[in-house]
Amino acid sequence: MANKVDGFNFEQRHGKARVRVARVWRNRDGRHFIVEWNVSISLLSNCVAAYDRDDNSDIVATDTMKNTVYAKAKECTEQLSVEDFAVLLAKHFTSYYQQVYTAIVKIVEKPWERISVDGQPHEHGFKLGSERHTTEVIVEKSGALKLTSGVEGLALLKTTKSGFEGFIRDKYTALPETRERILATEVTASWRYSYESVSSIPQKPLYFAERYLDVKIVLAGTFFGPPKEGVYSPSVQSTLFQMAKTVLNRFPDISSVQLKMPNLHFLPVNLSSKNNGIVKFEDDVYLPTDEPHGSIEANLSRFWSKL
Ligand SMILES: O=c1[nH]c(=O)c2[nH]c(=O)[nH]c2[nH]1
Repeated sequence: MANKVDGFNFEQRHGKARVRVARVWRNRDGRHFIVEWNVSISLLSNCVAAYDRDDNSDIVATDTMKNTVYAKAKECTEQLSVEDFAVLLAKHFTSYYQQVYTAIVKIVEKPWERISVDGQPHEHGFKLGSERHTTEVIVEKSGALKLTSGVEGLALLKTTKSGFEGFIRDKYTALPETRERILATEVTASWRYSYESVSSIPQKPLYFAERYLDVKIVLAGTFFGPPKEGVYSPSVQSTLFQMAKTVLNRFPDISSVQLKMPNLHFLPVNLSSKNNGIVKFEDDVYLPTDEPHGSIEANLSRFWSKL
């Protein structure tokens, strides 16, 4: 909401960034569960007087926001998804404080995974995985909701079934055409759910946690293709599009997908001295790089909601 202040348009928000919290749950059989979350809160509220009249009486202190993260984590006696926790927090801020009209909550979950020892899942032992589950939730006082989930740091690589041909060639072009190369990327994905009010989201416990795992499987499955034969990728662009399309076709409650897929080049190694070849490239020795890298991103959304 823009305000007129001293003859200017004025917009403001305040919040607490990077509040770290971990929550452990124990079940009756002695099995432990843990989540570690990094929570950022931003509140849109009527507190302009703090800016232009030195009057803090409408301010929710950011320290209070931080404490609320711990208090709400304590109140969650059953394990819940990172999305449900973000919605719960955002709902709290918009309903508890008359001044707050919109709450934006972003959370990144650290990938603690149960460890297996001697082939058996450990009751209370975890190791850190790689990619991270993210969410962003926007809740209005009315109960209107925008719910986005995502994954970041999902590193994928295949050693064949990738090429790049037919691109523009001009006096600046040195890249040879190829039908044989390594394709490597680190996917950042985010997808928007079509639930548009806090009262319409699925009540099934861990619904969004399962969805996250399913979306990751679809993304990776489309990138790689079937285990034996794989699938040919004519470009990062084409593979990205197939991945986004498969997510929308598979999950009716997802209305849009954004994918960022840097092209992490593996350069052929050809080395020779003046009078002898040292390494002749035969699709075997590469120089891996991440700088510079291609940057390819796109957003795919439905015209109409499927729900
Ligand atoms: O899949 C690719 N897409 C590009 O746009 C591109 N550009 C480039 O140099 N190599 C590649 N590979």
